[in-house]
Amino acid sequence: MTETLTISRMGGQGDGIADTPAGPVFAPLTLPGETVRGEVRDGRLEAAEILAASPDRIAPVSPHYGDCGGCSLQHWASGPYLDWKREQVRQALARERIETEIEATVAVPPGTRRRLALHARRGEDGRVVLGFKARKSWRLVEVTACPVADPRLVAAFPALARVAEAFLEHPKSAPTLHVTATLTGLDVDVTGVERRSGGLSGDARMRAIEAAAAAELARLSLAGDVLMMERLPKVAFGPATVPLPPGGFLQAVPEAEAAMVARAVAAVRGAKKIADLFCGAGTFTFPLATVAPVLAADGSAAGIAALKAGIGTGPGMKAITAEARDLFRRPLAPFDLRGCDAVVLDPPRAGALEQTRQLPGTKAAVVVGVSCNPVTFARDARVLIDAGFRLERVTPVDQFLWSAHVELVGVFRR
Ligand SMILES: C[S@@+](CC[C@H](N)C(=O)[O-])C[C@H]1O[C@@H](n2cnc3c(N)ncnc32)[C@H](O)[C@@H]1O
Repeated sequence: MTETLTISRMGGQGDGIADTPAGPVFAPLTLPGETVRGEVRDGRLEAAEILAASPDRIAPVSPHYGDCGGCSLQHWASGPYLDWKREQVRQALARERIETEIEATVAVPPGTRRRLALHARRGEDGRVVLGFKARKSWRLVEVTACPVADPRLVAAFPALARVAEAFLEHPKSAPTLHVTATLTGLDVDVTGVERRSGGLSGDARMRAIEAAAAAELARLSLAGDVLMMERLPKVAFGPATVPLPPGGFLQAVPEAEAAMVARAVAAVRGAKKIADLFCGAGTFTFPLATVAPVLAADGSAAGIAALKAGIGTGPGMKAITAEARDLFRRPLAPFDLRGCDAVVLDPPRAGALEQTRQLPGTKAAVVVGVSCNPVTFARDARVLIDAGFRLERVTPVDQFLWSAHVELVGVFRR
């Protein structure tokens, strides 16, 4: 049935919500205050016709807006959009009864995302198509422009489609190209390739390597196994230069990373020894080592190996020790963290409950929490606050422009 509704608020996933007597109706690509019309099915109003637009509605910049599942908030003016992200953080904290200063959201400009996951499929005409998933669908939207991405990635789309071709050999393969712009060129790790029937044929492997060379990729790997390396992909973390492990974690936007690192470094000034937990390949470790010696730990052995390879590659850093360790199952205990008066934590979306529970027993006077999930951050923050820490300040960071994601840095002291 066609209904006319008024959008009263934004949901946590970035959909407009109309509150109706029958319950909330989620309307993607709409904004608070708008009057919209369309067919409501299962509590959703897809492809709403906008009858009265919000004054905060702006023209979307992507030619794929509305079809591509990414960047679904690009029609929202920057001010209210960034305020909404801040409000997401405030609400997550409020659910844990936490009040603190929440700074304005740090904005990132378009054209800065250095990592993309591009899906490859063969189109009906046999052509290889690269793109992103459509909203709430497995359908692939062919992407020729991507305003959030680093232009070096966008310029490589045609050459990357030729690389993808070889990985479509098996009909069950659904390859994803994880592409990263590094200091030495593009690093591509491919996942989603059917491997049960022996993996890529020698012929397909050769085609992949040739296409990668023609695309002037720094490296091509298949689920972490290197197929071709012209140059070792490297990234700079503070004064250090670090070789990136194939498929390893890297903050998606250098500007967002810089904002988070700057806040962590400022918070630990004066520390005698710093623990960097969930350190990855050392994004925070090396900048922190300009302040004091660092003890770094992460579950990824490849991340720790990369970090160790970065030690000594730049000037002005104190000693760094690094350990590969599962911090969910074997969190570092107060004994392991002896001497550390500052701790930086940057866990995955699940948070770091077990590791956080160890911190009150340490001598840490400051804890910096970096998080890509305000809900688990708030849960873990409650543990620290109940143990006598004060959450001094939280800074939301808009690393994933025009998405509903929000990242943050929080500083606790006691
Ligand atoms: C959000 S990333 C942050 C990495 C790093 N701080 C950075 O900024 O590049 C989360 C990190 O948690 C690590 N991780 C995930 N599960 C883990 C576990 N159970 N134990 C230890 N580390 C884990 C991942 O390997 C990843 O490096």
